[in-house]
Amino acid sequence: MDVVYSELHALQNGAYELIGGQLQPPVEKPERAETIRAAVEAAGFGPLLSPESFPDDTITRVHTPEFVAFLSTAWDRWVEAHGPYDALPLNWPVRTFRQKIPEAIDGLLSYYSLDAGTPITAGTWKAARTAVDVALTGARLIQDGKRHAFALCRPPGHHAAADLYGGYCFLNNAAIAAQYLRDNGAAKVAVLDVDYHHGNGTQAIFYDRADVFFASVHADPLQEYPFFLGYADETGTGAGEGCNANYPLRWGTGWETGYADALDDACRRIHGWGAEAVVVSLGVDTFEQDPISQFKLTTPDYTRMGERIARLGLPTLFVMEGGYDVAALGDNVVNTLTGYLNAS
Ligand SMILES: NCCCNCCCCCS
Ligand SMILES: [Zn+2]
Repeated sequence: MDVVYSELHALQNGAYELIGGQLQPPVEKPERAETIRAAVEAAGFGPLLSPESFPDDTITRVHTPEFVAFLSTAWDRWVEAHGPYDALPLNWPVRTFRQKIPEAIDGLLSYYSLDAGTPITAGTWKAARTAVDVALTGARLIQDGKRHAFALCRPPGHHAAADLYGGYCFLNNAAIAAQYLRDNGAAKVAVLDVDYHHGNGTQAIFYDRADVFFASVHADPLQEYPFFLGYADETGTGAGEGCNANYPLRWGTGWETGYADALDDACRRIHGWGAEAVVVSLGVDTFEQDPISQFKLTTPDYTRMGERIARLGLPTLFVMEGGYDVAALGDNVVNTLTGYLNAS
């Protein structure tokens, strides 16, 4: 299986994250991708491919031009106003407010973000833009006939919507890759999101469309971030009705206590729908020791997860999303990919 990777991910390197009322080092840190890279290389994957460069219009197939213009200029405007510190919003256009776009950088951060945990720093744009090239290079491999590929993306993308960033995500790598496959020969593409957190951004991007099926197995939004999307009754809208499937699971869920059954049903739905390719938003923050999550998957469970995904029998692009227990991160990713290959 080819692995696409760029060292430029390390340009996304926030100073702090507010967790439990305390400023702590961000859990979404460069060490994550370095650990995964070392593990896949040690497991014999590779050689690691460097990303090709893709044009910006691959991004604006999913994100609005105004959002892309904001993201690519936010740091400079922030430094002008506040100096060289992490750019973070402090309020949002919630109930009673208008959705009118402000002029000031602080207002723009507020308008385009969904949380205060996703720092824009000096290297954020370059890192996020390169992660898109990593995902699209993987998509190009699938388009060229490869049965599988792994886009080792960082920063992640599945919380980012057409004009929204947050959840450590800026540009939706998986959605951009799915759209690229749609634009280059695949009529029906599925996105299977196995990250612990609901892929609110990916769902929103494709929610009214019948050509991309979105399925997500994740922590119940009644209990878990992002809280405000990811319920089972969200089945799509308009032409997209019936092309969205959410499997919210309660805190404490393990492989045998609900996770495997949900994944099975999601795969059954994807297969029945007639997907020609599948993009897997691979978050492994479902791990029992993940520092910010509450599921109970074990390292061997990821082998089972890979095997189950392989049984779809589809060209598969794995796109890295979350997973924050760095000690087990490499093994959990390698097990997923190895389980997939063993069952392919
Ligand atoms: N209690 C920790 C708050 C976590 N907030 C953001 C989580 C984003 C996950 C991306 S996969
Ligand atoms: Zn997550």
